Amino acid sequence: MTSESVVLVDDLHKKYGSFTAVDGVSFDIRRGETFALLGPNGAGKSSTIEILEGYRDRTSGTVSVLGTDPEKGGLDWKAKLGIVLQSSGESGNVTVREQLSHFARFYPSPRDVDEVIAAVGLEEKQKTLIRKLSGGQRRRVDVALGVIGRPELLFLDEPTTGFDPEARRQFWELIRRLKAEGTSILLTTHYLDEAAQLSDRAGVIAGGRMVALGGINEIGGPDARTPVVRWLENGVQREQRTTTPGAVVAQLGEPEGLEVIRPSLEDVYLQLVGDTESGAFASEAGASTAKEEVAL
Ligand SMILES: Nc1ncnc2c1ncn2[C@@H]1O[C@H](COP(=O)(O)OP(=O)(O)OP(=O)(O)O)[C@@H](O)[C@H]1O
Repeated sequence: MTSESVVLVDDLHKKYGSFTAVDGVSFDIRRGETFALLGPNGAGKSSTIEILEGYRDRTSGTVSVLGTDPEKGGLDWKAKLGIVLQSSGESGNVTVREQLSHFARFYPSPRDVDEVIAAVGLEEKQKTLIRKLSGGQRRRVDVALGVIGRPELLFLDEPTTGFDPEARRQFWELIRRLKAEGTSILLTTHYLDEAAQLSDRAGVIAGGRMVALGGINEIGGPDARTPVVRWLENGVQREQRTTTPGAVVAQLGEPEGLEVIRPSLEDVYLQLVGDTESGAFASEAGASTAKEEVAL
C-alpha cells in the first residue's frame, strides 16, 4: 500500500447478527486507478462498498477513504465522493435536467449539466419526467447524478444493469473520460467483460473473503491465462495447455474441431469462484439464518 492510495482497507469484518458477511478483507485503490470488486451474489461487495461510503458501520478493521475514516466523514469529505448505488429508487416528478441542476448546486465545483446529459446519452430525454423513463434510462440518470459533483472518487455499484449494449459502450466511454481526468473509481459489476475493459486491478470476493487480488490481466496467476488448444482425434476431444499454441497447431496440421481458447477474465473468475464454492456454500447457509433473524 502506498500514500497515493485513495482507499485503504485492512482486515475489514462486517457481521449481521451472528452472520459474517465480510470476513477479513484487505485491499487498496491507488489514485487514478479503476478497481473492480468482483464476486457472486451475496459475496459481501455491497456491504464493503457501503462501509467505504459511510452508509454502514463496520464490525472491525481499518478503513480510510481519501484519508478519512468513513464513520467520521463530514460534508466536505462526502462532496468529494460520487456514488451510484445498486438501486436508487429514483422515481421523481421532476425532469432529468431539473434533477441534475438541483443536485449540481450541492457541490463546490460541479460539472456542466449539458455536458453530463450528453455524456450519459440523455439529450432527447432531458425534459422528460424521471418517472416516465425506462429502467435503463433511469440508470443513466443515476450515473449522471454520481458524476455531476466532479468526484475525486467514484463508486459504481453495478452501474450498467439494464443498459442496452450501445448504452453500455457509451457508458464505458464516459468512464474512460473520467479516468483520463484523474478520477479514481471503484466498480462492481457482474459483467466480466466490463471489468476487463475498464479496470486496472481487481479483487474477487467470495463468501466474504478476498480470494484473488491483482492486475486485471494477471488475476488468478499466470497459469490461469495459459491458452488451451483443443481438437478431435478419432471423435475424441483432446486438449493441450500451452504458452506456444501456434507451435502446437503447426504440429497438429488440420485436425477436426481445432480451436485455440485464450481464457478470458470470465473463465478465470468462474474458476476462482468455483474453487471456493464449498466455503461459499457454508457462508450461504449462515446467510439464510441471518436473514431469518432479521425477518423475525
Ligand atoms: N442488513 C442485513 N442483514 C442481514 N444480512 C445481510 C444484510 N445485508 C446483507 N446481508 C447478507 O450479507 C451477505 C453479503 O451481502 P452483500 O449485499 O454485501 O453482497 P453482494 O456481494 O453485494 O451481493 P450482490 O452481488 O447480490 O449485490 C449476504 O449473504 C446478505 O444476505
